[in-house]
Amino acid sequence: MAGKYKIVMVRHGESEWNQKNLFCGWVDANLSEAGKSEALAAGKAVKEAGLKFDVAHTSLLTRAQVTLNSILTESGQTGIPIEKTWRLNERHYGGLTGLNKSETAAKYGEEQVLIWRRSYDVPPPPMEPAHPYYDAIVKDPRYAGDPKPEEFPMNESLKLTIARTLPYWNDTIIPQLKAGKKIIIAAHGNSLRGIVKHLDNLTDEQIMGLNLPTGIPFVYELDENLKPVVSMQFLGDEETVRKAIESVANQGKAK
Ligand SMILES: O=C(O)[C@H](O)COP(=O)(O)O
Repeated sequence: MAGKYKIVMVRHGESEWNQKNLFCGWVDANLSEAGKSEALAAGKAVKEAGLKFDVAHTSLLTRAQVTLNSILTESGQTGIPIEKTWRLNERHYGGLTGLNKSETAAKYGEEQVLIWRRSYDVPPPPMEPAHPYYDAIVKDPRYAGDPKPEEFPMNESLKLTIARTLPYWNDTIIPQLKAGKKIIIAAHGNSLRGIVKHLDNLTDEQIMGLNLPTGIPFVYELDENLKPVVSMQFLGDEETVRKAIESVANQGKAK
């Protein structure tokens, strides 16, 4: 049964920091060459699926915006409005930002890294002012005025990420869906995990098992009560999606 509302979501293509297996969060990494190819393939998949949009939403981070632009260009719909918000940014990885995930697993154990990456309410250690990326993030002009100083994250659990993403989902995206707008969201692994947890009503334990692949769009169809009738339908073959998800999960393994 088709849903009343359809929405497309996509995690950005592989970033240069994904490629180096570094905790990235709010650092504004670019797409790697592989990530650029993923973004083009995502656009082709959107075009082949005949998916058209009235409006797009993305984060303030380059990797998501470039992915979105590729998708809209490849699918011949560059003229639609694009709304950008920090509320769709990746989870802030705090003091882990810049560390290699495998090396961190070797140092603190894979279980601890899994908790930091995938648990619901355990945040990474905070980013302190002496952190090499503190000023680049906190003083970035794109954040001038929003988030408010008291909202500006120094580290985020998934719970904290959801707490700043859901208001945007409920107050901006849902009203547009209800007004009949066809929407695409290009964002990040954890801001999207938060939306998925909300939509599919996943438990704190279930969400630990969810990894989202880079650059493969997925579709939700919602009924009139915004309950999914189609959940996370990827625009890609099952084996490709499985392998992509597995590689994200494996980033947290000690080499
Ligand atoms: O911010 C990052 O490091 C990645 O984009 C997401 O990281 P994760 O898959 O380790 O949560």
